[in-house]
Amino acid sequence: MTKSVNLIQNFTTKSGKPITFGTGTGTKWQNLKKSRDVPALTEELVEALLLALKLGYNHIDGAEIYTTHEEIAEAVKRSGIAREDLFISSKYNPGFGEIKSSNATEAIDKALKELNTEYLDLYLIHAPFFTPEGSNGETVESAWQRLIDAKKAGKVRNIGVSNFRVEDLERTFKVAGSKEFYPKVNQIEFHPYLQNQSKNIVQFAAENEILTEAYGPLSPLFRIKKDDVVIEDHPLVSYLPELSKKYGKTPAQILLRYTYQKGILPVTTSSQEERIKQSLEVYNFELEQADIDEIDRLGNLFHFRGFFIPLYEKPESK
Ligand SMILES: NC(=O)C1=CN([C@@H]2O[C@H](COP(=O)(O)OP(=O)(O)OC[C@H]3O[C@@H](n4cnc5c(N)ncnc54)[C@H](OP(=O)(O)O)[C@@H]3O)[C@@H](O)[C@H]2O)C=CC1
Ligand SMILES: O=C1Nc2ccccc2C1=O
Repeated sequence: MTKSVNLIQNFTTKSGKPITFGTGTGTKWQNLKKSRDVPALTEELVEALLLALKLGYNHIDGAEIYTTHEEIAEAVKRSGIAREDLFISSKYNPGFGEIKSSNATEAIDKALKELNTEYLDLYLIHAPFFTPEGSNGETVESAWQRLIDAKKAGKVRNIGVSNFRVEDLERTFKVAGSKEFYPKVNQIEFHPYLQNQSKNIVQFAAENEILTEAYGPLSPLFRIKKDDVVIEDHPLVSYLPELSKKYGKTPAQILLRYTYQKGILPVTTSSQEERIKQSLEVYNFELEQADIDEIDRLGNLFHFRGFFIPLYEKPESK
């Protein structure tokens, strides 16, 4: 397998178990919490997380903006799984939407409290889009220094970023000084219709031993819209079912395996038991390289971006 698959294997729980794909809490936040005013515990999310943990997920993706730390803590408690057998990740909000903390140190301390844990397994800067109004004077540089300090203090086992472009990563490298304190992860939107969220980002990350995590990996199955209108006909519509038949796997499993074989770790979400189970049953088969190449080729015939559209759809970011 490729060099970058080994990067996935570098990540373990504190007890040394390999990490599974991530189960996200952002999708639920968007669908449930965001539409409500009450910041109370969302039982539906606790149940979905508990199900994912029971079915074998050990890696949970949270974020300050999702306001889902309490639900994660509750699901972990109810699961009875030892903390050191889990891999819990969260993110600092650099200033989009409502600001929750005045800086990343405060955000990490708050996350630890809300998650009822002494350490986080992974902590990310959610995006490089700091603004003077939104970010309380913080910058990529100051936030990255705060993450390094949190790692040195033992509050966080691994540090990384999300939605970063090459030039943003280079800014963290300057602060880090040595490779030891480079980001270990860049979580980006990734699927066949967006094989590089920004120019050359996937290859650059691999060259610098930064694990790329994919959010939205299943987008081609359900998310393809233009101006809010669902597009029924796009290049993978008939090819994914074809591969599904060939390998005896669902189209979602084909997409997750495609991502994984590229050395990219999927962060996915489902509230349906069968789908959660299936999303974990992707280690026992391998896509032929020719099929991966064909997904790449068909994917490149169509462009779709589901997140941060205005910030990336500038000619120089493509
Ligand atoms: N860093 C960032 O800026 C961002 C991070 N994220 C993180 O990534 C996580 C995952 O992102 P998301 O885009 O939801 O990931 P996916 O691409 O995995 O999409 C998940 C959605 O797909 C549906 N789904 C799951 N299985 C199938 C299937 N077999 N067939 C068809 N549809 C299916 C689910 O619905 P159902 O429940 O009905 O199965 C769910 O709504 C988020 O929760 C969040 O934690 C997301 C966006 C931005
Ligand atoms: O999960 C997420 N959904 C989002 C929508 C807009 C911006 C960020 C996010 C997430 O991180």
